[in-house]
Amino acid sequence: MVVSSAPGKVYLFGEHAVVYGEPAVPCAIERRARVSAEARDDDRIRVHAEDLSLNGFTVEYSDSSDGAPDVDAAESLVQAGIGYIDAAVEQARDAAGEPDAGFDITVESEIPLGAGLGSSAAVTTAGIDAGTRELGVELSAEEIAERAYRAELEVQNGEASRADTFCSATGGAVRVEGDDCRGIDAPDLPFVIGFDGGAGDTGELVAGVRALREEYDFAADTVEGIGDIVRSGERALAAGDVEELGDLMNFNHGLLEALGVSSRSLDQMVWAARDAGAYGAKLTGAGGGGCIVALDPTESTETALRYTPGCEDAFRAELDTDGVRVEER
Ligand SMILES: Nc1ncnc2c1ncn2[C@@H]1O[C@H](COP(=O)(O)OP(=O)(O)OP(=O)(O)O)[C@@H](O)[C@H]1O
Ligand SMILES: C[C@@](O)(CCO)CC(=O)[O-]
Ligand SMILES: [Mg+2]
Repeated sequence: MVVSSAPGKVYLFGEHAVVYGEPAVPCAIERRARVSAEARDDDRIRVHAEDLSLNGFTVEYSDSSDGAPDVDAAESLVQAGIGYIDAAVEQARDAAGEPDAGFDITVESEIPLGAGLGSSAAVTTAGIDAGTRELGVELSAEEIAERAYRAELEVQNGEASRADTFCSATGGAVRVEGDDCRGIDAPDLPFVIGFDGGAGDTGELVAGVRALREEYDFAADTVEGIGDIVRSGERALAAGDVEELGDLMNFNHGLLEALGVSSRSLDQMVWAARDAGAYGAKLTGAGGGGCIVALDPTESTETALRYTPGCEDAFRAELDTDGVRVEER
């Protein structure tokens, strides 16, 4: 059996626009998904994921024609739940040249699902690492990033950037622009996260932005404007200018809001953070609900968020310089 883990992430800048070739800067955070993979004697896949519903469920299925999932839940719910793990297993089988390899998989995660902290990329990345190692194949972080990207692309109906998966595979702060992915130097940033307890559907939100962009030139300009913010943000990051980073995060949130991917609770948390004296605050990830990220070296933002209606949890997040890694074998 092999257990691998991979980190979640926050977006300092650039989500959504990165899907259309603008640059983005996600940063890995010290919250991880752990996936264990144990090879089976048959070709079946058994997934145990405690976090997938209120009480967790176990599902058993195989790829053969009679392989309908043996689970007491709606088919669409099962597909939404196991889509990323399923795609990760496919990638691991492909990398090892063992298309019929069966696995017992267990997923445990500190990353809330669908909340903008990259749970899907972390689970996919860790799943590919554990699955391939269990089959005796060792991939580099870059190879895992590439395969995890293909897996996300498939599950998100052809709409994904390389940002989340590259960041989760390599750790640290990264810059992604189209196919160009690289690690960048970043100062220790005082990230504070607010979580509204909810989630957004990445695929749907990305499709919404695409529709706006196709309908209105000014929406396309808004997407390009986010790219300009990212380029300014890179300079502020290199200069270690946290105040300017905060101003640019505020601007970035405004443009994401204009593109329709914020929500009342995300806006409430963003304003609570700003009122508490944060350098800046924005939603992170696909939006629709989930998390905001603020920059504040003091306790003020975390405390204010705890008293903000609509905020369910607030916590500090440290940059994680480690990407995907083996935990046990
Ligand atoms: N602990 C987990 N166990 C099993 N599957 C998980 C787990 N965490 C995430 N997933 C998979 O990832 C999906 C959520 O991915 P989604 O892209 O919608 O959100 P996210 O990655 O958390 O946020 P974002 O992409 O905005 O950063 C879940 O529906 C599930 O398929
Ligand atoms: C919304 C998006 O930009 C980030 C989701 O975490 C989608 C993607 O990059 O694949
Ligand atoms: Mg995701």
